[in-house]
Amino acid sequence: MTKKYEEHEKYDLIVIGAGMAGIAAATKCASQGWRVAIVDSLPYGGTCALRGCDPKKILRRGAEILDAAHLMGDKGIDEGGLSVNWAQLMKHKHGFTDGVPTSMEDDLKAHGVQTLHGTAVFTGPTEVEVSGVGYHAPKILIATGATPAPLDFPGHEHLIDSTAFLNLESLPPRVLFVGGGFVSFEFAHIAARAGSRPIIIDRGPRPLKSFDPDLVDLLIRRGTQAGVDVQSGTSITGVEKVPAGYQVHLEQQGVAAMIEVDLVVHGAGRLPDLSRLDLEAGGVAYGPRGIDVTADLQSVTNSAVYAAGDAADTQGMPLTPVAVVEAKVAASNILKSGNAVPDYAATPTAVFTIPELVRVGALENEARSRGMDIDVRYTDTSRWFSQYRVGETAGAAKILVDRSTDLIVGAHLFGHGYAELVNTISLAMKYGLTARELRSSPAVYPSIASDLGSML
Ligand SMILES: Cc1cc2nc3c(=O)[nH]c(=O)nc-3n(C[C@H](O)[C@H](O)[C@H](O)COP(=O)(O)OP(=O)(O)OC[C@H]3O[C@@H](n4cnc5c(N)ncnc54)[C@H](O)[C@@H]3O)c2cc1C
Ligand SMILES: NC(=O)c1ccc[n+]([C@@H]2O[C@H](COP(=O)([O-])OP(=O)(O)OC[C@H]3O[C@@H](n4cnc5c(N)ncnc54)[C@H](O)[C@@H]3O)[C@@H](O)[C@H]2O)c1
Repeated sequence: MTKKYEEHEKYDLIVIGAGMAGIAAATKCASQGWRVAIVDSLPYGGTCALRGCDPKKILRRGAEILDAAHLMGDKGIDEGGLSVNWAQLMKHKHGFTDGVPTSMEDDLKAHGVQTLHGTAVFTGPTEVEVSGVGYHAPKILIATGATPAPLDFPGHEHLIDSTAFLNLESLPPRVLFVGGGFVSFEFAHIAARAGSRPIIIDRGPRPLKSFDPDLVDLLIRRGTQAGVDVQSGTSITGVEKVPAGYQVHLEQQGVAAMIEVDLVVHGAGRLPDLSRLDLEAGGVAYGPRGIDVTADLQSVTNSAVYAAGDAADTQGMPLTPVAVVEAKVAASNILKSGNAVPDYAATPTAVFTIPELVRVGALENEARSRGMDIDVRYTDTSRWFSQYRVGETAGAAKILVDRSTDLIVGAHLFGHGYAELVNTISLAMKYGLTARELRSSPAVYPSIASDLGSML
């Protein structure tokens, strides 16, 4: 430290990024009596609460109601006249998101955390600058999250990103999503129920690559019935603005095509948000997957620096529960100079389409390639009571059980309510309950949880 810092510029820990990871770590260290400052260039709350999980799921609620009424259309429910009022649904979303920055910042202050606003830039290994003011701390946590991956086809600047989609004042009739991942599927399923005709373009042979392919096929079929068109193996060669909207130029197996739409949305992946940090000045190594960290989340080149969440190159997926687990482990290691490592086992994940697609643990091909002798318990649940009751016609479960131990090594579900059910399976996997034990555990009947025994 060559520069002389004022008292209010010196902290025990500076956290960069006030999303789920940054807030969890800052709160934990401050509650142990550390002098902590946290900084964000945007209002506090991060992607999940303001621009991701929560606003998305509020919009999905409107879409779910439309879908639910449609499924019961010939079963005593008159769906005539029912529609999504996008502007009011958006207002409902704002009713939640608008209060988040203040409540999160107030909570941090109540824990004694100094809250700063602006872009943090490293000026040395233990120094950062925010809005022209220099700060020093012997420990710095990078929790800057992720940002949409840059795209290189001509006209990519016409695309809107997920944040802009979640703030649309009105939903146009023709929407094209670039990329067949979480964002595109979830948004397209909302858009279809809200009266739009969404198209998902994915360049790979299969969309949603990290999910069970048999269940992805069922989801695509169910989505088609709801008006979601998925085109795989298709590359975008350019996007052109025209008076009536946008012309999206495509190439499918060497054949050129063009689709005209009103809106083109980026759902083609996200990358760690590191570009504004000047990591070279901090001596912090990084790559395309994020900050290079050891298993205990410490920078491999600067021992003062830790990273957690979407910004860190770890085995964990870019998901909120992973960001929080990593942040707590990083905070504990920072506090105690410890070497704890995050436990990623049995982290469940869901694509919140209607109905949802969920996964925990290994895919079938992963388990087989590890040489495991697995019993694949596949069940078509589309005619089960829980799906019949709501008029649903699609649903399936694939649970992989290790024959030698009777432990569940992976579970893949597609159907209404299964994003809740998977949490029970995750718990069983984490704490070593066998399939037999889980099957014999009573559940409220009738409930989604009571499906589990039969799935096993
Ligand atoms: C549309 C969408 C829907 C999603 N839905 C789900 C879901 O349903 N479930 C789920 O588990 N996950 C979901 N995710 C993923 C989840 O939101 C992220 O994994 C999680 O929010 C990551 O948290 P984080 O704290 O690492 O980063 P973030 O929450 O992104 O926070 C990082 C913060 O750092 C700030 N920042 C960046 N650079 C700087 C800098 N130089 N100086 C100051 N501040 C900086 C940013 O402004 C940001 O606020 C979704 C993501 C998206 C985009
Ligand atoms: N429910 C959830 O938990 C949730 C929801 C949204 C996002 N997320 C997180 O955010 C991350 C990013 O989500 P995402 O949906 O943006 O990305 P993704 O990584 O899930 O999917 C991106 C897809 O876009 C395709 N693609 C990339 N470039 C393309 C191009 N030029 N043309 C056509 N296809 C292209 C890829 O092949 C891939 O299938 C996810 O990995 C996930 O961890 C989670």
